[in-house]
Order: sequence, then C-alpha cells, then structure tokens
Amino acid sequence: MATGQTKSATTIRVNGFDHVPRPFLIGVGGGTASGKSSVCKKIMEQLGQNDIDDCKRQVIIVSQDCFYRELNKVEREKAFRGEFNFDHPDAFDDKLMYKTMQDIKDGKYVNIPAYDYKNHQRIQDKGQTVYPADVVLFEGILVFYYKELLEMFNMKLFVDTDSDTRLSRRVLRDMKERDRDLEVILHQYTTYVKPAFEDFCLPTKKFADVIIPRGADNTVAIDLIVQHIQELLRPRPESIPRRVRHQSDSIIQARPH
Ligand SMILES: Nc1ncnc2c1ncn2[C@@H]1O[C@H](COP(=O)(O)OP(=O)(O)O)[C@@H](O)[C@H]1O
Ligand SMILES: O=c1ccn([C@@H]2O[C@H](COP(=O)(O)O)[C@@H](O)[C@H]2O)c(=O)[nH]1
Repeated sequence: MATGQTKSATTIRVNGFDHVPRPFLIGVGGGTASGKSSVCKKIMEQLGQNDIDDCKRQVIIVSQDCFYRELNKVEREKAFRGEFNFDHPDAFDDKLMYKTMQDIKDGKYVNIPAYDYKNHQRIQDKGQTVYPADVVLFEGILVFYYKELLEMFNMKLFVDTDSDTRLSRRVLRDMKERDRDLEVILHQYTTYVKPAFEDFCLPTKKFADVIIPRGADNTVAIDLIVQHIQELLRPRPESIPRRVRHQSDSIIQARPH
C-alpha cells in the first residue's frame, strides 16, 4: 500500500446490521522531548501490546512527525543549519494529516509516511500500514493546534515537563539519534523551538483532559490511563476468525467485535 492510500474499512455484523468498528482516538501533546513517545510506549507496554503483530494490535501509536511536509532544496539546506522552523504549524502537511486521521477514525486501513530526522525528509517508499485498532494514540508537539484535528479526539493528554529538562534531553537525543551538532541544536532551539513552543504548543495545554506532569516518570497517571484504555478494548472471542485475506494485498485483519 502506497503512502497516503487507504483501503476501505472492515465491516462486521452486529445484531444483523453491518457495522464498522471505529477507534477511540487519544491525542498526546506536549513540548519537544517532554516524553510523549515514552508515555505512549509505557502505555503500550503495560497493555501488553508490544509483543503483538502490527496487524493484530488493539492499540497503536501514530506520530505527528510523520506528517512533516516535503521541503524544497533551499528549505532543506536551511534545515541542516538549524534555520528551518519545524515547530511552526506550517511545517506540517495539514491536509494529509487530517485526511489520514479521519480515515483512521473511520476504521480504514491507511499508510502513513515514515520520517527521517537526520535528513529532514520522508523516507520514500517506506511507510507504516496502520490497521484498524480499538485505540489510537496520536502524539506530537502540535496535535491540539489544528481545530479540525482537535475535534476528532475522544481524549486529550498533555505531557508537561519542565523546559530545562526538555532541553537537556533534546540535546542528548538529537546528538545521539538525530545526527546533530551541539551548536546547531542550540541555535535551532533558541531561534525557533522555544518561541514556537510558547506561541503554538503551550496555549493548547488548556484543551487537555488530563495533564501528565513529569511524563513517563508519572506512574500514577499512566496507570490510570491504562486502566481507562483497558475498559475500551473490545473482547476477542477465539471462535471468530481473526484474519481474512484481501484479494489484492497481504493478510489483513478482520475485527471480531
Ligand atoms: N522520564 C525520563 N527520564 C529520563 N529520560 C527520559 C525520560 N523520558 C524521556 N526521556 C528521554 O528523553 C528523550 C525524549 O523523550 P521522548 O519520549 O522521545 O519525548 P518526545 O516524544 O516528547 O519528544 C528520549 O531520549 C528519552 O529517552
Ligand atoms: O526534520 C526535522 C523534524 C523535526 N525536528 C524537531 O523535532 C521536534 C518534534 O519531535 P519531538 O519528538 O516531539 O521532539 C520539533 O521540535 C522539531 O524541532 C527537527 O529538528 N528536524
């Protein structure tokens, strides 16, 4: 399945009626390096979802970073110098993001682009197929900024971590995992990341249903969220076949609910 493509939703029969199961969408916002991914990973871990095949998972994570828009040559050159504003809402392909999230909400199979932070671009021909799930965690710095997206969420979490802690984590992470020099990281942070956090990310904290101070260290908050998600997971009776084969694709999952 190519990036941006969707496949129609799987219908199931409930009480004689066709029914498309729709996921419960949870937005996970917060500043850079606040611990959004770590919180999502902990939730998945506690729900026992990590050891399950992608196509059978009941809970999945989608990252907003996969929707960064393509840059032109001049913009990419700026990006390598830490002079492109990746923290501004215009840095995202908002149309693709809305459409993809709406398709996910509608229970469709979607393919989302993979993103390469080292080269500031999407990885061509490599995307993640998102299978219909019971719960979808959508994490990113600006997930609550766009009105169209905000309205799609059933639950909104904001990971609230002190700015100095975030900066120090970002420096270490970007040097180790994103191939960046200290000078470029600090230049980008002071010029774009910090001001954009104050202008666009922090004001969205008010939309959150749950604020998680200290991110993944906050085991009490994570336990409560996990308990809530457990109640949303649909039972999987063994008697119903779990998989069907689609004519034109590899194995896809039929959702027994
Ligand atoms: N509670 C924590 N204690 C120590 N390091 C952490 C903690 N939470 C996250 N990190 C580290 O900080 C960096 C950013 O965390 P991450 O979860 O990726 O944040 P985000 O998704 O908000 O950018 C990563 O290198 C991660 O390992
Ligand atoms: O090409 C890129 C794309 C993004 N960034 C920075 O990443 C963070 C968002 O990711 P987090 O995992 O939430 O930190 C954002 O602040 C961008 O500045 C980048 O530097 N280059």
